[in-house]
Amino acid sequence: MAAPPASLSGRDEGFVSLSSPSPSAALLLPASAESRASSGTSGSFAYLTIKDRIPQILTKAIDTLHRHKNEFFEKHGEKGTEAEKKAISLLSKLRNELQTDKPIIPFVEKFVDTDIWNQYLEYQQSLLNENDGKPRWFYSPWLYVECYMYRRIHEAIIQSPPIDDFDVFKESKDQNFFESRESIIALCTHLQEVVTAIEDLDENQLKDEFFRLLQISLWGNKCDLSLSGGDTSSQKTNIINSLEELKPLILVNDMEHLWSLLTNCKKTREKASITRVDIVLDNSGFELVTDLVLADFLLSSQLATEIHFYGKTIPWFVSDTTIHDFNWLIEQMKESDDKCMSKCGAAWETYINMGRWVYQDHIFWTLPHEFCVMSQVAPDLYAELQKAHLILFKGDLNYRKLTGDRKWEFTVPFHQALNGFHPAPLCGIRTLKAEIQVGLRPGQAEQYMASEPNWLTTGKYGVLQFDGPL
Ligand SMILES: O=P(O)(O)OC[C@H]1O[C@](O)(CO)[C@@H](O)[C@@H]1O
Ligand SMILES: [Mn+2]
Repeated sequence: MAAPPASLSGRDEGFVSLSSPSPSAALLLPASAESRASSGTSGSFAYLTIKDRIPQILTKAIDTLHRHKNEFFEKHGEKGTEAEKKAISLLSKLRNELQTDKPIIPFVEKFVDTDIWNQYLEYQQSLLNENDGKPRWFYSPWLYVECYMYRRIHEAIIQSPPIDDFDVFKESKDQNFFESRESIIALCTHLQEVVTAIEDLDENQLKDEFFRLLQISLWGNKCDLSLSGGDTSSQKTNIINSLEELKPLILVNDMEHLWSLLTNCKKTREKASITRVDIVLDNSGFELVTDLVLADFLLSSQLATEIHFYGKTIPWFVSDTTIHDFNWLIEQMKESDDKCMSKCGAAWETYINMGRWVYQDHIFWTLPHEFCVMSQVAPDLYAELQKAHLILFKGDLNYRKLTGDRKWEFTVPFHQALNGFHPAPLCGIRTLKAEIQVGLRPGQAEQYMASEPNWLTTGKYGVLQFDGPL
């Protein structure tokens, strides 16, 4: 693997801004297409995603629409049935385009990000103009093609009123939550015990607890529904009992840095001032519970005084959290017949009502752009993140966007791979599900490569990787 040339840093290049989209603005990317993971590299994980996983996800989405036929009819009459047919035909067309490697086409339906998406597609086109080629599904940077696919699913739905608010992935997300019930109960019971005894915990016990909940949030990321092609992927066992066994699988473990940062904030903070932790959420279902449990602990232990969560504006990568998933999950917790679950649900609702937990979304999270262009494409979001004392980026896709999904050397420092994206101290918390990893020790990658050829993509390994002043 070769590191991309340093001169391709995005900092001094022009980008279209979300706040002033203009088709004539210079739309440049920070890295050449060659330096990124490409869907055309036969046998690569990217190639297999486009060839196998994505058609499978599309087929499931079509099937879901079909199964809701009666519901659409009951709600909207004939119009509902017609809309279901339209959405299915648009998704079938999309699957056909992909499987026959047709050119990537622009979006037609007006939505808040349509212009910026189309400008981005034009830019991708312009990269290929020398050869008079058109960007196609199998010969493009993987990150953008995959994001494009989810945005096209959304387009098919919004083109099919009155079912234009239907989330084709909702059922699977909810199922993931229900199937993880035992594990969620164990986690909530644990949290309630900790919170009740929190005043009596000494510094070391607090630290152990913080580390435990960070690791639970890390392994919660195994439960995404995109790696499995939309198939169920829930947490069936009590994760707390497995942490010691899983510890050697954390390839980069910067938990100590997070602890020093937050304890330092706690000690030095003035009475009325705040410590804000932002969590860029990933998957709903079990993973979201692990993130909320961590967030609860951060407040209860006073390591933080305010938590901001970021979710997705549209259904994304099958299991990603939208505001509906976030509210639905808290409601389910609150209404649960398990005492500890309902206690958690009630506490979390109170945090929201008090403004100690804030949920925010922004269209930038469902654009194809890597994070190093955020300050130019979405300066308002960048400014918001700058207010945090620490930002936790959950999941594999966020890690790919943090590092630009480029073919970095495994030993390149995380700071360098962030390519100028330093809104605040941050931590990538992901299980490895894409052929990218930075910040490893010399020889570390080689060691895994020799014994496990798929070590980068199965979700078996994880990182808690920090960047910020120490
Ligand atoms: O939910 P996560 O952790 O972002 O993972 C999503 C999945 O999507 C991908 O980013 C692309 O398919 C994979 O690498 C990963 O399996
Ligand atoms: Mn996800």
